[in-house]
Amino acid sequence: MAHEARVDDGDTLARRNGGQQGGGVLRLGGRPYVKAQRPQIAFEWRPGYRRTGEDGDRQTNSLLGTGGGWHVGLRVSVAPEGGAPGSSWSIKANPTKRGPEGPRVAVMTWLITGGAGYIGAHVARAMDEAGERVVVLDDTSAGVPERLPSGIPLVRGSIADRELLDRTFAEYGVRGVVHLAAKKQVAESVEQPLRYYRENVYGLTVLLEAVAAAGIKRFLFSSSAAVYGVPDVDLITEDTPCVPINPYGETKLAGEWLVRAAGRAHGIATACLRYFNVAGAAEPALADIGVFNVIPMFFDRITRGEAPRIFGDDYPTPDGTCIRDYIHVADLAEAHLAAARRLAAQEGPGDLTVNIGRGEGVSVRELAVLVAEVTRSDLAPVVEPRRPGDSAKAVAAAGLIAEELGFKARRGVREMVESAWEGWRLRHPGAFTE
Ligand SMILES: O=c1ccn([C@@H]2O[C@H](COP(=O)(O)OP(=O)(O)O[C@H]3O[C@H](CO)[C@H](O)[C@H](O)[C@H]3O)[C@@H](O)[C@H]2O)c(=O)[nH]1
Repeated sequence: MAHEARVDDGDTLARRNGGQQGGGVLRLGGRPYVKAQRPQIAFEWRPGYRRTGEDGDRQTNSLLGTGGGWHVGLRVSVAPEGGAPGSSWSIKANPTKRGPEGPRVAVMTWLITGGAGYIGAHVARAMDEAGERVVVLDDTSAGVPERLPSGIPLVRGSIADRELLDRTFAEYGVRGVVHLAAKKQVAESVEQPLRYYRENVYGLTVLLEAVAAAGIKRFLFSSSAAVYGVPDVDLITEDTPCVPINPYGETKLAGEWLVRAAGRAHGIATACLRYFNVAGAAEPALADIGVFNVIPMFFDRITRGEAPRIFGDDYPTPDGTCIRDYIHVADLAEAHLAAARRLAAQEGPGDLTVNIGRGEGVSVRELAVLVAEVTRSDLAPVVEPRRPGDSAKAVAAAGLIAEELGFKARRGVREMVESAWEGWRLRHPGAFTE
């Protein structure tokens, strides 16, 4: 891989910088660093590359403690011969094993757009842990760089920046794209439809143009159950008609059309994954920081000492509250890995569109009981009027994904609530209700 250099003295680097917690990744380029440290490192650039900026030895750098270990940062810019400067590099330094790792030969590199976001970071981590080589593109408008596991390069920028895409594809040797970068709040999409169309649809066209031009043949698209709208069916299959009821869902459906059409025209193997209600965290530091979905909204109320709200209990469901299909984000990430591997193994083009859910419904009231148990809250929920646009029931038929990808979610709703609560407490240290 042209963007990887060899660390000659990784042990020294790690020891000097307290890297005993593991990780020990030297990240070059573009990050703000605050604390002066000066590790002595020797590195060799691969043939065909040149340094365009300061050498690491002369730069200020620091340690950034993250949940996954230590990041050691240097500010260095590099470029392929004849190419534009300013790329982000990552160099592996193994703090526990001595001896140079040497440049690794990757079978395939995946670009994960939006990989610093809540779901994206879980996907990046799952793919990285499974041995896939990944690089993240994220504009960090909602993404948090510290969520990324050690050693995953982060390119900061927009999917609508064609020049950046071309450069990133070339520098990292990208052979497949997992596209998660998008706006995703339903209410906001109603207020700002043009922004949603620009980011989710226009941004995607630019990305697909760059993908086609670079000859990339694998593309995985993050879609949503929002494409279905509010179908009156017991289980939503992939054949249930798509009638989105808000601009967010419209942009996801238009995105699927774009992806499939581009796939057919340019011989790209594509997959569209329609997520149902994503919740939980693989570890507390990776938890969702937004308060836009029911579980964090319940936590928020409880933390303030207010009763959680149930939006409507007069729906045609057994307890009158809405039923949803919640899936643990770590399971969702595994589904991405399975889909990416399926695309990688696939000979030639072809598209796959699948629901990602557990196929089991949980009512809002059942969820409220679980949240009360996990948070040890005795605040009884209050029932408020229905929220416009909510369907009584949205549960995935989960058969196709099992059949196509051999995927089945393993984690239950209690695990989702517990792990989400751990993440919530990390950022709200006062949120103990015991
Ligand atoms: O304080 C709250 C918050 C939510 N709810 C209810 O909880 C259920 C789940 O609500 P969420 O907002 O968590 O999720 P939605 O099912 O409305 O939407 C989610 O799933 C959609 C797919 O259909 C989209 O992907 C969307 O982005 C994503 O937020 C709904 O019945 C909602 O009315 C409450 O009763 N009280």
